[in-house]
Amino acid sequence: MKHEGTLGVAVIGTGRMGSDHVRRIDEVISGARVAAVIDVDGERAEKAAAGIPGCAAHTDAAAAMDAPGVDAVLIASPGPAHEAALLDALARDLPVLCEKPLTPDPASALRVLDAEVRLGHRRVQVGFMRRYDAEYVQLKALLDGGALGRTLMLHCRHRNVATPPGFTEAMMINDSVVHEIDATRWLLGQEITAVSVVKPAPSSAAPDALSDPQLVILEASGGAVADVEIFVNCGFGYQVQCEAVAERGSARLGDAHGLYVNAAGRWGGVVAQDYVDRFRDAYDREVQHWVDATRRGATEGPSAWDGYAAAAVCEAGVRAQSSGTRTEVALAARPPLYA
Ligand SMILES: NC(=O)c1ccc[n+]([C@@H]2O[C@H](COP(=O)([O-])OP(=O)(O)OC[C@H]3O[C@@H](n4cnc5c(N)ncnc54)[C@H](O)[C@@H]3O)[C@@H](O)[C@H]2O)c1
Ligand SMILES: O[C@H]1[C@H](O)[C@@H](O)[C@H](O)[C@@H](O)[C@H]1O
Repeated sequence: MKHEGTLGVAVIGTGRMGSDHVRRIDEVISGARVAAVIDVDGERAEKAAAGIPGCAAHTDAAAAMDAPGVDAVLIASPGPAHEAALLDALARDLPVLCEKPLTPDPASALRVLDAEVRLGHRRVQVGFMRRYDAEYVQLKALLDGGALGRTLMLHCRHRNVATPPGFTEAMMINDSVVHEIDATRWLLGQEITAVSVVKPAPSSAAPDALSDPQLVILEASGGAVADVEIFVNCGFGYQVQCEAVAERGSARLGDAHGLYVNAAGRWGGVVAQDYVDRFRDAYDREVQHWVDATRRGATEGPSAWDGYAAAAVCEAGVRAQSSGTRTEVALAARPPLYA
């Protein structure tokens, strides 16, 4: 049993990501324990709490935040439920790790930003876990180090095996490309100013309502351009790749598939099948970093501003996707809290 003195975390939403974070905090992370789980589906919450000593199951997030032993909140409910949970946590001055997206649209993201600005200090880290992936961290250090000169372009590929029922074209941007939007802003240290979307003839594996794949082009404030292939029914695996092209060289991540095997007259490796597999280490590092910073009284990592800026780019992206025209991003002024 994890002892008193560790960070008591309430996990909101115990679906795919939430239950994985519950397991992670219980088994992998040091300095934290799962103090409460919350799900609107009470049975799911009970199941997630079972076997974790001292963990209470709730169906109401605000009530759980007021329960003794809850020091911090991890939000893993669907995006449209994030705003209410974030505002409840900020009203209590509780530290939050919020799964992406911060919220699904810029207006609601701004309301969260305003609440944190009124509080006067950062409390929110957004779950853009790629910033904790070992290869992304190396790429960021290489580009920042300047040895390759100015970064000119990013070529990105984001492939999922298949979409769950109800996955819409807008979700290709809001749910999936949102990761490349954050990674592009972070790697380049620039805001994204305009988005265009090009749609090739759809794959025969694409569900009727989805023009899949698509090519999303992101223009950045310093003049760099990122192109993102988003292909959410590629069938063969979960792949995230990124090649940075700079003035004096290029660097590419996402090609490694673990062990390289020679057998039966063939060579090769394994393609991950989902994000839990591909980004397991990144999620571990992300949550450990959040716990460590929180226990020091700090809030670090991707901020509510990063969540808001990504939402603003997503909104432009969804408009570009339906209009077929290049769409400029409308971004509010950046508050000094996020300088
Ligand atoms: N970082 C990543 O790579 C990654 C991967 C997948 C999902 N996500 C994000 O994680 C979040 C959850 O996604 P998921 O795939 O686990 O979803 P999911 O549908 O598997 O689970 C969501 C759970 O939240 C519960 N829920 C719904 N509304 C709620 C509310 N108001 N309060 C409490 N519980 C509520 C549902 O009953 C369900 O159990 C989303 O924001 C999603 O975008 C991130
Ligand atoms: O919600 C998921 C998740 O964010 C994954 O990391 C991404 O690859 C998927 O496309 C998306 O649907």
